[in-house]
Amino acid sequence: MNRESLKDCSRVVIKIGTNSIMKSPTKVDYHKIDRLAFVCSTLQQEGKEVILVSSGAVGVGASALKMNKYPSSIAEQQALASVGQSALMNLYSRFFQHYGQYVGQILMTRDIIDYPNAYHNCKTAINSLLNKKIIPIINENDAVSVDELGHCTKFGENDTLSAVVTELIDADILIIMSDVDGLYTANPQTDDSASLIPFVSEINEEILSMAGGTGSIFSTGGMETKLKAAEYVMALGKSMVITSALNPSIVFSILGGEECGTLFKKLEKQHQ
Ligand SMILES: Nc1ncnc2c1ncn2[C@@H]1O[C@H](COP(=O)(O)OP(=O)(O)O)[C@@H](O)[C@H]1O
Ligand SMILES: N[C@@H](CCC(=O)OP(=O)(O)O)C(=O)O
Repeated sequence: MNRESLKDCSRVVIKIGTNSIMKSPTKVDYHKIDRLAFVCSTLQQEGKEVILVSSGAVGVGASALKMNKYPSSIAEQQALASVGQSALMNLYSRFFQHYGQYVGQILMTRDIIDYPNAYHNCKTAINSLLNKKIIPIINENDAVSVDELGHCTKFGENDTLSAVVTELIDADILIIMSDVDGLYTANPQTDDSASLIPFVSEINEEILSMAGGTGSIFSTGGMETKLKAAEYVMALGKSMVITSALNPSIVFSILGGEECGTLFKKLEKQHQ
């Protein structure tokens, strides 16, 4: 599948998962965060608009509080995420400043989708940052987003949140960076015979059946939520790529039209 059109993407949402922010359940991957800050700053300074959706609040919180398993109570989870989000943003601010780039924090709850004023306000906040050449760093507001009866405030994972953000600000592409090279025919962590799929033009039952569980105790998405995110953005006529976060510079190759990871893009009518 020719990827030349990806060179024209000017507004880019990049989502990075917990497994990529953390080296282990208790160790933050500082080098990865630094590389990501370099890549996003370089793209922004080259004239693209970059929005970063970053998981890791719970993982970084667990590291800060020296916990190696996810607490069971909601109150504990909220405290963990609150400490972790603050520590995560502190890390991002410092690493981005190395590259002369300011960042802003946007914490979202799912109910912004249900309230047009909240949806519009969130959109204007993000666009206001972009107009000032500031990179928005977005996460779910885990400390307060707890689902109550009749009031859905929780996204629960950032794959869906990043797809909603892609629509919210009419981005051209969503790049989901994970601890795998892309979508495989089965979970590569449990099936050595699984092979990478370079291009998907439709999310169907066969594709969905390839998704297994998550890759870490603090992740909440997994491949299934990534495929649902792909379905969401493809329906909007946009592109999505799942790629490895091992070397964040891969984003330059993706936006240069090179075949990296798995590209999800609906085929144009004439090509069908
Ligand atoms: N078909 C598949 N292809 C690739 N990865 C898969 C597949 N099925 C399940 N997985 C799992 O999904 C994980 C990535 O999702 P997740 O654990 O939520 O990571 P992240 O923190 O990046 O969101 C991989 O580590 C892998 O174990
Ligand atoms: N808001 C949560 C997001 C959890 C989440 O979606 O994790 P992942 O599946 O690793 O992207 C956090 O920051 O821990």
